[in-house]
Amino acid sequence: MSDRFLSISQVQMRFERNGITNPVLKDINLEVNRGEYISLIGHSGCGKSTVLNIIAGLLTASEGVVIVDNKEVNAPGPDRALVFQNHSLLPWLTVYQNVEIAVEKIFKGKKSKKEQREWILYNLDMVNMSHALDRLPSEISGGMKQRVGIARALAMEPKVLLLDEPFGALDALTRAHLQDEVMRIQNELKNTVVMITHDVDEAVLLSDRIVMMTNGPSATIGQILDIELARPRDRLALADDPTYNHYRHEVLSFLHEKQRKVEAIDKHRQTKVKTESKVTANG
Ligand SMILES: Nc1ncnc2c1ncn2[C@@H]1O[C@H](COP(=O)(O)OP(=O)(O)OP(=O)(O)O)[C@@H](O)[C@H]1O
Repeated sequence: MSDRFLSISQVQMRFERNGITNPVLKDINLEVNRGEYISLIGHSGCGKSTVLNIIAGLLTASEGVVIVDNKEVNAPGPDRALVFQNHSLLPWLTVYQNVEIAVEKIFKGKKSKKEQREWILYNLDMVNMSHALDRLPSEISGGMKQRVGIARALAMEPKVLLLDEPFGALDALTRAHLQDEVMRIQNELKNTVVMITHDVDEAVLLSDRIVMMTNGPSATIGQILDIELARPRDRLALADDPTYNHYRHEVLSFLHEKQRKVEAIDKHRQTKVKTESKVTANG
């Protein structure tokens, strides 16, 4: 039985600047079940972060509603934790303290000091950071910082985990390690996740569904692909799996067909403008 947990209904987003309206999103409708892992993929600038920021409550949609666990979203809240590409740790606090600051805020009066400490350690252990509790962000690598950011988000026990290109700034090996860790944690905790990515392999490997967005302006959901690969998933075994490669191909062809269309339209426009300006210059 489906268990709709996050619902995005008829969301439109327009930005106004200097009297000019930029229609970014149109008719975004999406139902996410509890425990589902959703990836949002689409060309740069189509509006993926805008969708995520609306779910986070950092932006208010021009029209439409977002509902999380039967409550309408109209402000940021700890039930929706956001992890960005560029880890946002406080540089003057240690690894432990960076998680502690979130845990104290959320569990004040609900967990004892001892329970809070155990919870912080549990979450840092989950991302394999127990060995670096007393280090400052400047003393650890980019991948480690991202792990701490993920631990901090998980420690908040959010209803929805929002990941904005969480592995985008990492080298390929670190990215693969962290993806595997996130898959392991997801298998264990069954979080509801919405993740933005530009990486087709990452989307197929991690997701239950891939939501593909059309190009903007007025971007919308063009196609949704169900990824029916058994879990736990093994990246090496999947590399030769025909079903995996079929999904990969589906996403790539969606992105490339759209891209080709845009290039063709752009070329047509450029040629038209050039011809028109020639006519004007000559005439
Ligand atoms: N606060 C804002 N004010 C005005 N325009 C904005 C604002 N935020 C985003 N935009 C515009 O909305 C459009 C979509 O931006 P958004 O960052 O959501 O795209 P994206 O798909 O996440 O891009 P990328 O993949 O490059 O990160 C862009 O044209 C951007 O300039």
